[in-house]
Amino acid sequence: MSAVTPEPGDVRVAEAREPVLAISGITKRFTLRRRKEPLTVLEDVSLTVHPGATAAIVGLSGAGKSTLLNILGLLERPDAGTVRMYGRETTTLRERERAQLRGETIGFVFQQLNLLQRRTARQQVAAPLLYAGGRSLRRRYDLADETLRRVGLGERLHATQSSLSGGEQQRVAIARALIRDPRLILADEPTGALDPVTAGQVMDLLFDQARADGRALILVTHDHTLARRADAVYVLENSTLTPA
Ligand SMILES: Nc1ncnc2c1ncn2[C@@H]1O[C@H](COP(=O)(O)OP(=O)(O)OP(=O)(O)O)[C@@H](O)[C@H]1O
Repeated sequence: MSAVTPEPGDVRVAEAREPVLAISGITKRFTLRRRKEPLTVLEDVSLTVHPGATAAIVGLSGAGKSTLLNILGLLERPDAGTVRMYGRETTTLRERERAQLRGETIGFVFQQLNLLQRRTARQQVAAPLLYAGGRSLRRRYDLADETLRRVGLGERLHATQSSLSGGEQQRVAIARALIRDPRLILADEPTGALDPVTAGQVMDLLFDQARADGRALILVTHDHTLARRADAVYVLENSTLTPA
C-alpha cells in the first residue's frame, strides 16, 4: 500500500514509485437476454504497467479486448477485482471521481473514433480542454493546432470531419487523445485505417509519448507486428490474459 493516498488531482505525487496502472483479479460478466448463464468475458485478469512501459494486448475478435480496455480506462467497472492507478484503488470511487481521474490521466484512442460531424479538426482536438478549464479559447486552439501539427495535420486545421480521409480522421482522434498530455494512453486498433507509412509515423508518436517522462501506453491490436513494438505482449484468450 502506498504511503501517500493521493486525491484525484494529485496522482503525480505517487508517480515515481507506483505502477501507472495495476489491475488484479478482474472478472467481467454480461447478462444476455437469450442465455440463462451470464457470458464471462474476463476471468481473474491481472496486468501491471510501470512508468515508461508499453504493453500490447492481442486476441481474436470477441475475445474481450475492448471490454478490458474500458475497465482499464475507468469507463466500465469490473464485477470483481481491483484497478489501481498510481496505487489508488479506483473501482470503489464515485463516478464523478472516476471521471475526473480519467480526464486528467488517460488519453483514449477508440476503435470507433467518436468524432463530431460538423466540427473542424481544430475544434475536435480542442474539445477535451474545455472540460479541463482555465484556458482561453485562443490558447485552447493554439494547443490544438500544435498537436495537429505533431500528427502531420498542420494543413488541415479547418477541415470538417466529412472532408477528412479515414486516415486523417484517425490522426485527429489521436491528436484529441494527446492534447491533455495524458500519462496513460489507451489505444484500440489506432492504426486500423492508416497506410503502413502513416501508421508507422502515428505509432512512433504514441510510443514516444508513452516512453517520455514515465508515461505508459496500452495498445489493443490484431496486428502482431505492431504488437511486437511494445515492451510486453499479452494474449487475451478464453477470458484470461497471458504473456505471449
Ligand atoms: N455491454 C455488453 N453487453 C453484452 N455483451 C457484451 C457487451 N459488451 C461486450 N459484450 C460481449 O463480450 C464479448 C467481448 O466483446 P469485446 O468487444 O470486448 O471483444 P473484442 O475482443 O474487443 O472484439 P473486437 O476485436 O471484435 O473488437 C463479445 O462476445 C461481446 O458480444
